[in-house]
Amino acid sequence: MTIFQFPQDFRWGTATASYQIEGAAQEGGRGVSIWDTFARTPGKVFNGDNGDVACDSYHRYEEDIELMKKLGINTYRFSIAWPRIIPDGDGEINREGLDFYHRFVDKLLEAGIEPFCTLYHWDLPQTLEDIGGWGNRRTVDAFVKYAEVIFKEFSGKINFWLTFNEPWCIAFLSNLLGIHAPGNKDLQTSINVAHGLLVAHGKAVQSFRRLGTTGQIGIAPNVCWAEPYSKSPEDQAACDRSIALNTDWFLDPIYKGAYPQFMVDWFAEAGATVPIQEGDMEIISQPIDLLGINYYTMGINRFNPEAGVLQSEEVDMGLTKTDIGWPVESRGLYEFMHYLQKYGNVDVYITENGACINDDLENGKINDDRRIAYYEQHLAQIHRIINDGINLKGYMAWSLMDNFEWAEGYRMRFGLVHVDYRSLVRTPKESFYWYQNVIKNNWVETRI
Ligand SMILES: N=NNCCOCCOc1ccc(-c2cn(C[C@@H]3NC[C@@H](O)[C@H]3O)nn2)cc1
Repeated sequence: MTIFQFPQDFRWGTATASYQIEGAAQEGGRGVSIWDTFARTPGKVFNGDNGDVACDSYHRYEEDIELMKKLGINTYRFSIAWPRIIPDGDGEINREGLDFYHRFVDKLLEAGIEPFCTLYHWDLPQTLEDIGGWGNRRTVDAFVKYAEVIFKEFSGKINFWLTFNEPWCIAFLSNLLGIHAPGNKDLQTSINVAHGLLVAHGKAVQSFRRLGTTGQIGIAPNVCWAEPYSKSPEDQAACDRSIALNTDWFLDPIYKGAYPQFMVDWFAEAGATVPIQEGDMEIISQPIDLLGINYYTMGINRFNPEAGVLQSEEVDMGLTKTDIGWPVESRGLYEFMHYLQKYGNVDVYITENGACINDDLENGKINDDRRIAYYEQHLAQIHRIINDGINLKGYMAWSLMDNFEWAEGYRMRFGLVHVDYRSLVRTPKESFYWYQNVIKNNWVETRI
């Protein structure tokens, strides 16, 4: 056994998102989001599941905060639903929505838990998608207006901010692959969305500074770490493209003020260009204070001209997989964090990491040993990363509780707490108690 001690000021937390846990979709003045529309489109979400009720956290947030206190976390990542704040996306402010989040944040602070707020976790007001979504500059300006409302309301209460969760998912999973809302399948559209959200990010950061909002602000890309199946240059290049589309496509504009040229050229070959307007790159590259990194898995990739726009396919190497089919390989997190150093030793928080393990209740317990093993391996890598001098400041497990896993509906369970979706009863899993002990001790005991 090996014991890894974490720094005294290391932040331990969990993460969720509004559409995935809140429910109350037609309550509190909330407007319609693209996920309400997408989930009601036949065939888009497993079993026709939707977020109408979810975990009912809109009504049960005090119970959720009691679970957080029991777990012992000092940081809780959540997202604000834009459709609760400005229901038609760009019009009147809904006071009832603001009041809900004030009650929630006040309860978190009362519990001694630091709110870590994501402004956009995929629930775009449908009215803005109707005018072209992130590809329309009116959506960009509407986002800035929404962000400014939140900054003014919560400055002093919230001190950790993220503009966007997983920009690759917002742009490419949702507008090129069509797997998430709104379900477009067009390369130019996805590049327009990526650029629009980057401009919105930069403008929101400018507003954050101009308003003197308290705290630090950043963005949370999801990682696609890939290593080549062979030593061939084609396989290495296929990996470079996969990694770059999740990371460099967003972080180069933010940290360097320009897109990665090799990817711009790659997309030009496919007939797509980035709709850059005068001044955009200066706006996008506003200095930020932190990065959130969401890591789940890594791939072994090879060149395949038939494998989508990147011509990069993942090879099944027979590794243990979670129940959503993702290989368990914590090494990718270590490799990626060193890759990230090309942007400087920036402050990083792991804002999502976790395993889809669908164990169910047995005699009132959930013995999710595979989830414990996943966390053990990944926290050991976290310790290695910190030991290498990388500024990794905190860790948020995805997720506090089972919730609506997008196109997978409720069949895929990532929670430390089990949710019975009929009764909404929450039951801490064995992994909850394991993580509780890690947090209490501020060290992890691993078998590696
Ligand atoms: N890369 N190319 N893929 C080629 C084909 O992919 C098909 C499927 O793709 C994906 C890729 C990534 C995801 C995903 C899900 N989560 C978990 C959520 N994170 C934010 C939070 O809300 C969690 O629920 N993170 N990532 C889903 C599907």
